[in-house]
Amino acid sequence: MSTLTPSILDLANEIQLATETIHAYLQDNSLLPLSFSSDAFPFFPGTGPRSVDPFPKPSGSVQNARRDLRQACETLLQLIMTPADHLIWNFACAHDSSACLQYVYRFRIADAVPVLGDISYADLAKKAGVDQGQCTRILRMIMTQNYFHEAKPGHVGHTAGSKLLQTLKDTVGYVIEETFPSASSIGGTVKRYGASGERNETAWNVAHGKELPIFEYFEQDPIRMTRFLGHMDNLGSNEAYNIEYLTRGYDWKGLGKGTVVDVGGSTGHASFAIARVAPELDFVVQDLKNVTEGAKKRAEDHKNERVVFEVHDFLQPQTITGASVYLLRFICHDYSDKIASKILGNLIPAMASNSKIVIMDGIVPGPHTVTKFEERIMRTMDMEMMLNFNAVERDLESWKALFAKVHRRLRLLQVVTPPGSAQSIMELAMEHH
Ligand SMILES: C[S@@+](CC[C@H](N)C(=O)[O-])C[C@H]1O[C@@H](n2cnc3c(N)ncnc32)[C@H](O)[C@@H]1O
Repeated sequence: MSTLTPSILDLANEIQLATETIHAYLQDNSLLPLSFSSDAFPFFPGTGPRSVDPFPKPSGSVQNARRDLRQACETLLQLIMTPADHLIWNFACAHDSSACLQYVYRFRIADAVPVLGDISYADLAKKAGVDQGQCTRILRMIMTQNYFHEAKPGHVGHTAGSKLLQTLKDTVGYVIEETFPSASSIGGTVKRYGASGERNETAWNVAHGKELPIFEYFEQDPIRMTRFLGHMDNLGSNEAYNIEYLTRGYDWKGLGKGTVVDVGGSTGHASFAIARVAPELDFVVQDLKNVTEGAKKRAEDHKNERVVFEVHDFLQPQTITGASVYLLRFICHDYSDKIASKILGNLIPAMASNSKIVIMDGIVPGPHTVTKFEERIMRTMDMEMMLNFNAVERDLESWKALFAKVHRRLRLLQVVTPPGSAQSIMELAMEHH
């Protein structure tokens, strides 16, 4: 049970103990200190994407210390700020950071700052084609959160965080150019449409003045679609949404020979990752036409003959029958129950007696079962779903209610939530008499 009056001394002690655990872990493993420096590793050692993280995975106790430390620091900070200051400066004015981020993204400021060394505000403004005074003010604002730093008076250099604005450009761009306008339209959208579950009555539709649902619109706008695909790839490298939770959290190898249909599989990054751990499986990645064409081009770099791409609209009946698994990662959460049940229902006639549906999506935890910090990651995703898709992150009861709507013989066989993962794996099959 959470208390509304935590002891600041208890919090400080918790912070001290957890910090010692993390410090000992870094020292014992001869790891560099955590740092904002531009050459610092931007992930906690051992938790970044495999391709860039050579460090051993931290133990459960180190990860628990990190989790508790984040929560305790946040709670202590908020108490010390007082409700009055926190409301005004942190909560009500959160959009100011988003405004700065939009400026930095749109005018490619992170690209114009050298990776090594620094640049004067005057040269930076010239290079980016922006006003020097405005650029300086905006950068000085986000420097208060350790994005960029003033290396010497009047000169800007990167920090580890601002360098990520380049590597995670698609994620920043998607959030700041698609969702940030949607967020500011929620009031008007609800006035106009109420709590609509329709795909084209979202805050995104209102903010961007579009008639089509977001994915159908992206099909016609290759630049915005490519950015979205890049965002999904990036998310697979994020600590809470790492694709490894999918490859390790389900016995893919145990399926032996068979086909996995990756429904709405985008660039196929989930299929490629599973293919590495399950050598006997073949994969068909299905998506909309232009996404599929883009995905095929991207896949040329890491060709794998066992992964093929196919155009398929998941709002239509599934055409591949008898697959071992129909995988839906990050799909059902994009839709209201009315549409998600149609997508799942389209799979049922294609399933053989041993076919499974594997859904990987968030399951919103019950109150007080995880830290507020962890819960907020899922609720941030829930807001994203509400604003751009009129969709929802479900708790377990809501998932069960959705499955019951799809077919009376559809059974949830198991739910696995790998430690650290913001998503769970749900395995379903049809019960046969
Ligand atoms: C949130 S992304 C998830 C992608 C991927 N499964 C993953 O885990 O990264 C949703 C995907 O569904 C695709 N999609 C949207 N509407 C679709 C439809 N009607 N038929 C097939 N795919 C669709 C989108 O193009 C996008 O690639």
